Amino acid sequence: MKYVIGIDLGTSAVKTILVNETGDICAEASKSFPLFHEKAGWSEQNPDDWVTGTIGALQDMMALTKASPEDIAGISYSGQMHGLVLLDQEHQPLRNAILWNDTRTTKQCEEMTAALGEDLLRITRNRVLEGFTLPKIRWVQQNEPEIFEKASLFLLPKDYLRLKMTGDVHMDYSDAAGTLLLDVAKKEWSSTICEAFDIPLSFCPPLADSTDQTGTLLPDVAAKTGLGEGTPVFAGGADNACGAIGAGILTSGKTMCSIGTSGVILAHEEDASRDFEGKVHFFNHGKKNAFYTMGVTLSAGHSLQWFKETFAENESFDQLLAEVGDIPPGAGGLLYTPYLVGERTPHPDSVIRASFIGMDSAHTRAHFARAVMEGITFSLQESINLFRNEGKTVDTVISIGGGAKNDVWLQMQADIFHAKVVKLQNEQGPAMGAAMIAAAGSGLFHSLEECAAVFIKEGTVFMPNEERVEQYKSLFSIYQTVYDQTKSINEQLQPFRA
Ligand SMILES: Nc1ncnc2c1ncn2[C@@H]1O[C@H](COP(=O)(O)OP(=O)(O)O)[C@@H](O)[C@H]1O
Ligand SMILES: O=C(CO)[C@@H](O)[C@H](O)COP(=O)(O)O
Repeated sequence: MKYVIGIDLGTSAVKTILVNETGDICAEASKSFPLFHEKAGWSEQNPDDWVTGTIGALQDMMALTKASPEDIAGISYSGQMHGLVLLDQEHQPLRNAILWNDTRTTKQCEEMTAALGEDLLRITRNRVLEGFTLPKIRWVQQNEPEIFEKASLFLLPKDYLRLKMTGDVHMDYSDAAGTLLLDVAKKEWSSTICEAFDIPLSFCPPLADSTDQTGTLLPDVAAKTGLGEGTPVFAGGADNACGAIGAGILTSGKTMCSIGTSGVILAHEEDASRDFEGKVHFFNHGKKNAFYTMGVTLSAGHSLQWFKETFAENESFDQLLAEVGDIPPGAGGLLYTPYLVGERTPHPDSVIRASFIGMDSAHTRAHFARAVMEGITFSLQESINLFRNEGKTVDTVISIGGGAKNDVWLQMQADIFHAKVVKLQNEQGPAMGAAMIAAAGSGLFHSLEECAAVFIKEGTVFMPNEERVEQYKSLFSIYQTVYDQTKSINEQLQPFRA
């Protein structure tokens, strides 16, 4: 029996899975790492925490299996997108990584839009947003010039992890698309953008397709993890591209909903020239020469995580959510907007913050928990609305990520999205996508599609309940008014933030 390993470098943790050639998960392990929020809107991680965590998770996982290291055909990666890892000439990090959910770069985004605006949108197919990598590079250029002077290369999170495991420097197209430096349709670094922002082309790593082999496991990493020296390693992809592969979004038709730290609604796109005018993101897929489009809620799972940490620190998610299914749609008139760190789709706004509207003395903690889940799902419905308005059919949604562990939430998704929601037999979408990249890259399968036919196993299906669909339509219209009505209040509150 042959096996592959998928590594998903998430924001809250790294997850590793060992998958056999029939797509069964034979062992898994996970290690979490801290997030640093030194100032309001800042979000950083120590890149070496990712490496230590991954080696620890691989050690734990290999201790759980009798699979022999020689039978592991390949390893690949899925990674949190956009995070800036700045390296010196010896490939050592010069500072903490600045992550996708860090919103310190509003000034840089405004300057960049004024300087290149429509050209940037035409080349990168995306609007300039705080979360993307290029504004973070500009921020370091302007605010930490002594650090930038020493920088010779930038990488994204999973590419740094792969570098430390193989010694090889590469970035795959699906992750490179989220930097704002890639000409997405031409699949090359944009010299126009590099020149406009004083970035030498040598600062950008060599590019690869997700299924390309990019080195082998270094001897010391093999020794520490119990894996074989020389195990082939494949480039991998952005977590949302890998989530899409793991959910079988390899042709148009189905839509993916991912609730991890962020929340994503994603659809496949064959046509490189399809123009969404920057209203949703448009990126290269992990499947060769394909694309996907997606809307992003910055604080999806993060909202529920924050709520749990603040009000139910010592309880599990299952304990916290035990009673939410008993509360009817609308959480007794309580509405939540999930703007804890600002928002991306459909309101690109780093200043807006979250709200609970309609608190009543009859409300219990369970009403608040339900309101948080509904608010996150309403925010994702905004992206589904955008897709439907662009002519895309959204009738079947494959739901993945930590949020897909809760059946009440999956039924809520079916009712709010007014679509059939399908749960997979495991919710490890991005890690499974990474394992599938290793399986296709190593030749266990001829293509990702062939691998998907064997690896992807659908589980429970949640059908929309027409009565609740109607209730949620009314509630969603009310939800949509909250952004405009709280925008100016949040602008006035901004100076008081820590
Ligand atoms: N049992 C559960 N029920 C509902 N939601 C959950 C559960 N477990 C985790 N989650 C949600 O999933 C999120 C983590 O999802 P995950 O896909 O692991 O994130 P990431 O890839 O960003 O690290 C948590 O923040 C939480 O909101
Ligand atoms: O910024 C984005 C997508 O543009 C995020 O989706 C990150 O890629 C983080 O993903 P999770 O940790 O939530 O999986």
